[in-house]
Amino acid sequence: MTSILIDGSFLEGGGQILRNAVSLSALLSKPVSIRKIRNNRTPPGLKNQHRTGICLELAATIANARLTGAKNGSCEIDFVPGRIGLPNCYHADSVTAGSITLLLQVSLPLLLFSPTRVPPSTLTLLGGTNATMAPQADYTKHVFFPFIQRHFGVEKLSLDIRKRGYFPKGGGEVSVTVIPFSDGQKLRSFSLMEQGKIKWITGISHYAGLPAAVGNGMAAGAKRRLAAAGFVEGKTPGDDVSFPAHWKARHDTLVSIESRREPNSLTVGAGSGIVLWAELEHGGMIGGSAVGAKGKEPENVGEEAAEELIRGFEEGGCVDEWLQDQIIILMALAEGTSEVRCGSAGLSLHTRTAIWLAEQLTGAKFEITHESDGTVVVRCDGIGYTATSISHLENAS
Ligand SMILES: Nc1ncnc2c1ncn2[C@@H]1O[C@H](COP(=O)(O)OP(=O)(O)OP(=O)(O)O)[C@@H](O)[C@H]1O
Repeated sequence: MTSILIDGSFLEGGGQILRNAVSLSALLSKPVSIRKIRNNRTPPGLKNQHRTGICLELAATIANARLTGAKNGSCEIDFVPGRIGLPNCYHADSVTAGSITLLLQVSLPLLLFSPTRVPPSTLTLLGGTNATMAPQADYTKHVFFPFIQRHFGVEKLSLDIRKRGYFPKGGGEVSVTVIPFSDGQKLRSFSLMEQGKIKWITGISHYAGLPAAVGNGMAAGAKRRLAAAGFVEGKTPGDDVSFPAHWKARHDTLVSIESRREPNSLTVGAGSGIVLWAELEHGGMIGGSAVGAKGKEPENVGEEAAEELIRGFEEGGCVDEWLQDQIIILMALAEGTSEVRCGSAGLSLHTRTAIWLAEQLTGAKFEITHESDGTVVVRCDGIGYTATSISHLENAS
């Protein structure tokens, strides 16, 4: 079968193109040749995090694929998928503090469509659990997983952070359990157009090898910023709080943020971070997060996370800027028309890249509508992928 040529430098031009291309290639049994990988980055080509981080090898293992070119610095890879294997125990190590959740992005869609349902697949991933420029593991667990369970009908999915791994040492460990779809089952489409009120805001302020003041400081900074926007810890704003009247209706929200110290025995290096998430009235989810760093005041780290969450909400969307790009691949695979309202900041470059790639590989059609209130609606006619679609195709040919 001829390979589909993918320009790895298009639009966002980063690791995300590789992850999505390899996932879709494996699911659809379409070989891909990716060229100009990370062409606009310095240095260009695969870096260690990408070689294992994008988990080309893991995807190749799960999909019994032939993978060539996956070396550090390489600007070209070829991926010729075989059949996705039976549920199994898989293992991958990003070697550095490279993000574990990016390892998961490429493999999760494959494991969801393993050919049998029992036993579940388990994935043990080593590396960074709370890195910058990637979902913190808590975000994947508390925002991405619940979202795809609720809206795409993914049933059993769990993520256990066994050890936290912070930059630069890494050493974190996450275990993910996936029960694949049963034979012929498809991802559901969904409609998420109304933002509604925030039902609650929850968060984890996590730290290891640092004083308790760090965890408490991040939580305090986040609560302070949230309170200034009308989200008050443990109670609803009453008459004593002078918010505009329409805010009272919108902001009757409980805030609860836990400060959690990781035991020394479970962490390799010191580090900290905070992840907040809000569940919206009609099933939307908005997250906000930040990672601690030397010289950064913990309170400011907490405020940064709260700021991101508030901004995400105020922009009027039902998903934050990160969920936006992470759900595109699933919208393309789902059966029927999915639609989701995104915030007034518009679609991120990652989202537009994911759409471009999904259209090329799956044939799903996306439509972007700019609404008069500034929000942007993404609609997709998904292909209704099933694990059996491919074997039917193969049998027919
Ligand atoms: N703060 C955040 N919270 C949740 N998700 C995030 C956050 N920051 C980034 N992400 C997600 O992480 C992914 C990052 O993809 P990207 O291709 O930029 O990573 P990469 O493989 O490290 O790429 P690069 O080649 O640019 O180094 C995206 O899916 C994005 O939604």
